[in-house]
Amino acid sequence: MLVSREPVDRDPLSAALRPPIDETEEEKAHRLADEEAAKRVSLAIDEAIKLEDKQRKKRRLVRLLLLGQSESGKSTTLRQFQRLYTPNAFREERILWRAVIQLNIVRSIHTILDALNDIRRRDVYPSSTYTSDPDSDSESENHVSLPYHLEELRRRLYPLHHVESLLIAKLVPPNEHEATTLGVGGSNSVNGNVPYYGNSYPPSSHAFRHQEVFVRPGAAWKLRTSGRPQSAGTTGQETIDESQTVLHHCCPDMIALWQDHVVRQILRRRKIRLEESPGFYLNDLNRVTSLTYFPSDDDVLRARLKTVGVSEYSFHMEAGPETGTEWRIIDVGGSRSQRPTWVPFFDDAIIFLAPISAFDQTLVEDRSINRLEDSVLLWKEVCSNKLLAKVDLVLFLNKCDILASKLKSGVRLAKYVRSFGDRPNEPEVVEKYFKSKFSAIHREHSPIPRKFYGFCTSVTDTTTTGGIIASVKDMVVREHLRASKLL
Ligand SMILES: Nc1nc2c(ncn2[C@@H]2O[C@H](COP(=O)(O)OP(=O)(O)OP(=O)(O)O)[C@@H](O)[C@H]2O)c(=O)[nH]1
Ligand SMILES: [Mg+2]
Repeated sequence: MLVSREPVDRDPLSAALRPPIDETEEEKAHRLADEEAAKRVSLAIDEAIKLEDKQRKKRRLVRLLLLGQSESGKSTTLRQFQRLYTPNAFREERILWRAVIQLNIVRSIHTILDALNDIRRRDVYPSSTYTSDPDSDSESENHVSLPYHLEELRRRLYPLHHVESLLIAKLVPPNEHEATTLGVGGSNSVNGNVPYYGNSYPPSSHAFRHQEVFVRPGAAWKLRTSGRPQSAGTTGQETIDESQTVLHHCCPDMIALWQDHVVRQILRRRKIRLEESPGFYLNDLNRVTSLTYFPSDDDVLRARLKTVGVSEYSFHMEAGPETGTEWRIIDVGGSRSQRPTWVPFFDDAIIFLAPISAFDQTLVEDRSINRLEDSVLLWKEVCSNKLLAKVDLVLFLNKCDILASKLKSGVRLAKYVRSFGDRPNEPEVVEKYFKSKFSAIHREHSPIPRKFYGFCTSVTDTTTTGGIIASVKDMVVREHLRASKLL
């Protein structure tokens, strides 16, 4: 009965799909063939949807925040990400870093020339029998005038003042004059800028402020430095500029100054360790001042340019299985005055950089604060922050290369960190010690338990950093996926 079949056919779709009652064998064969074809199309559509879904997932956004005190290596870590995952863009931009490298060189030389203002008898005659009177109120009697050959070098290196002005004009916009008058530089900072004092150097090293050039977020400084013909992979001849020409001519004098034994003595006495300072190129002067100089990957990673503000670098992976994934890496200024700018970005995975080589240094912006202590306090703050309770924290105990050379040169950690006790003053022991301390803070101060990811790094080193960054990237992606599945 028609009525009794009604409930079965209430679904209009079933009714429409039911084969006609009076279907012939030939019609049935056609229908089945059509249905088979439709099934294949449907399967293909399903596959396409799945693929698109997969690709959409692949295009997911991963946000990573870089934190740590100034000079801890945040911007360098960002450059490593760029070098590894957008190699073409990184290569294209290398030439733009030449101006920064030139400025770093000029400032290293000015740091040395500044130190020559304070020359003592024992710097010139270290093995002489003359001994100063330690009880003397004034050491003025120990001051001697600069040896002629150094006076001469200083005179011949005078054009570097002009180069410095050119470079600042190139890197810093005209209305940003504070960019060159920010902060008080350290005794071993190559970024310390010797201000212009007419034809002579300032009378006393205390009489001026060391200053560091900084850039604001965005590509403005890169645009300003890109006003010349340039292309990666060329000989570099067509990128010659005035600064490079002057540096090239001054090269022999800069080398003579850097290798001079009196200079070395003065630097040693004043504890100025240029080799361990950011932006150090004095051992590569012949190469980096050549007229055909084109910065290498390593040179770009070693360049020092301070960050002020927050810079968000967004890129799509150009290589590897994550190709297409969008990454946003947020790089912030690390000096104390910059730290309030970090807060709005407290919702991502974080790489925290602690430069453990700085255990015997103080902050550039506050000479009364030890840099290691500042890092530890900052790490504690980040670990205990409730807003960050669910955020994965990755710790980079950075500048391990400098740590190793510092320990090797005889600097003892126990002198600065009493709790280190009489453990061997070896890099591996020190690294392990710091790792356990930072790990304990993480464990004790995290509002809820979370995994500790800690690495000993030298982020300027391309060989070791590649692997570490790849593991961090995998971990961040994995956690990111896990979190989105939980949602
Ligand atoms: N030798 C060595 N130098 C490093 C290492 N990490 C960073 N540097 C250098 O230290 C300097 C400072 O690094 P940056 O990445 O500019 O530091 P930052 O944390 O961004 O500093 P701010 O922008 O002031 O917050 C640069 O010249 C780097 O090349 C390292 O592991 N070893
Ligand atoms: Mg920076």
